[in-house]
Amino acid sequence: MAFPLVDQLDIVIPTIRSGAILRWTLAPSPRAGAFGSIRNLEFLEEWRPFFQPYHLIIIQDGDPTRKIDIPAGFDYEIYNRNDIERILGDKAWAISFKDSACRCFGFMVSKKKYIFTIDDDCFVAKDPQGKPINVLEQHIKNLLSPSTPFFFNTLYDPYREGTDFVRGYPFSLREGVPTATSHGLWLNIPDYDAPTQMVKPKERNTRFVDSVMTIPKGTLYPMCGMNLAFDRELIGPGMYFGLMGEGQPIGRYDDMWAGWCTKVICDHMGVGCKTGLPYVWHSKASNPFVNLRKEYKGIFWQEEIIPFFQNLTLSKTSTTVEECYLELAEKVRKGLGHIDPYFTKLADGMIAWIEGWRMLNPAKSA
Ligand SMILES: O=c1ccn([C@@H]2O[C@H](COP(=O)(O)OP(=O)(O)O[C@H]3O[C@@H](CO)[C@H](O)[C@H]3O)[C@@H](O)[C@H]2O)c(=O)[nH]1
Ligand SMILES: [Mn+2]
Repeated sequence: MAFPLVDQLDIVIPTIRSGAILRWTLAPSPRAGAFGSIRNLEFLEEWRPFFQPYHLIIIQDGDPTRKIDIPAGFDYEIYNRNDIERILGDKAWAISFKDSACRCFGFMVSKKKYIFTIDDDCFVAKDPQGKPINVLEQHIKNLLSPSTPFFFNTLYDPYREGTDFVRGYPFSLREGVPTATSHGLWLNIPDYDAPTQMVKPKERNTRFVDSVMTIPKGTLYPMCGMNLAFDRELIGPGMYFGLMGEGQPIGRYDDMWAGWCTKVICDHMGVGCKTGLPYVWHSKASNPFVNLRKEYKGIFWQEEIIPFFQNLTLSKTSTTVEECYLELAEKVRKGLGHIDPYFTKLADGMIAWIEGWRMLNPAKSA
């Protein structure tokens, strides 16, 4: 088996699981046992054939004194809250605590060109032929092949074997543009919001769609952090997962915030975002009632946030992702601050994030 980009890609895993946690799940999954018990990072055993040669960056959320068991044979670095405070000092407050948003610290501290991030309750899915899906192989294919954000190809990814641009597709656009993000999907438990989870507790995603698409320029999308890869050099400084979790009025909008910010920046920079293959098997439904408490403000705030991003234009003088992000932070302060003081704090968090990024990535930033 090939391990493409093995020296250029880090795998970032946020985890708050420790020991065997008996988690109430809507339906026991083969991998999580009868009561959904998932031991911490035991999921790596299933990924070992695909992940072992790659370097892992584990972000240990919650109690920093907890011991995390990491299966033998993996090359990793692990950061807990004390490490984040020690490394970022007066900027550490911008990294969320008690929310999967903490994963973005791994993006900042990595030294590699590519990142793949996965949740610790996602396992190897199988394609309709029963073949285990190598998510890294597909994400890397997505990232290394161009995107087509300026004109939609109705036969999906034109760069895949056995397909092409269809009649009427402008030849001047067929070279495509570099791909910044690759957004994978999930079989079994879909990434639904709490109201949908509550209305459809038993719904499982069994539909495997063999397709990768570029999300058109000017179109936002709900980016999920569960199975996501991106090019750090093209969009890394935009991948801040916001202020979520403990002490914040909102949770479970970490990846959504990063998705909206990165999409407007990718559109401005002329690079692409893809969604579709690969699939993971998402094994655990988080508690919909807990999720509702985390999400509810986001559910009505986003009715104002989305038009804000849809109508946003970044200035021509913003020519790097960092400059775009700092301009975006000020637009957030002015354009969303009226909704809740949270957005003023979030704008400050966006600035602290870039300061932290520059501190840990001096050469690139210069
Ligand atoms: O406080 C926390 C909670 C969780 N984690 C780690 O983050 C991922 C996702 O957690 P989980 O699988 O429990 O939650 P889901 O509802 O399935 O996650 C989806 O919702 C998004 C919420 O932001 C998330 O990105 C989606 O995947 C696991 O690895 C947990 O261990 C954490 O670190 N801290
Ligand atoms: Mn999950």
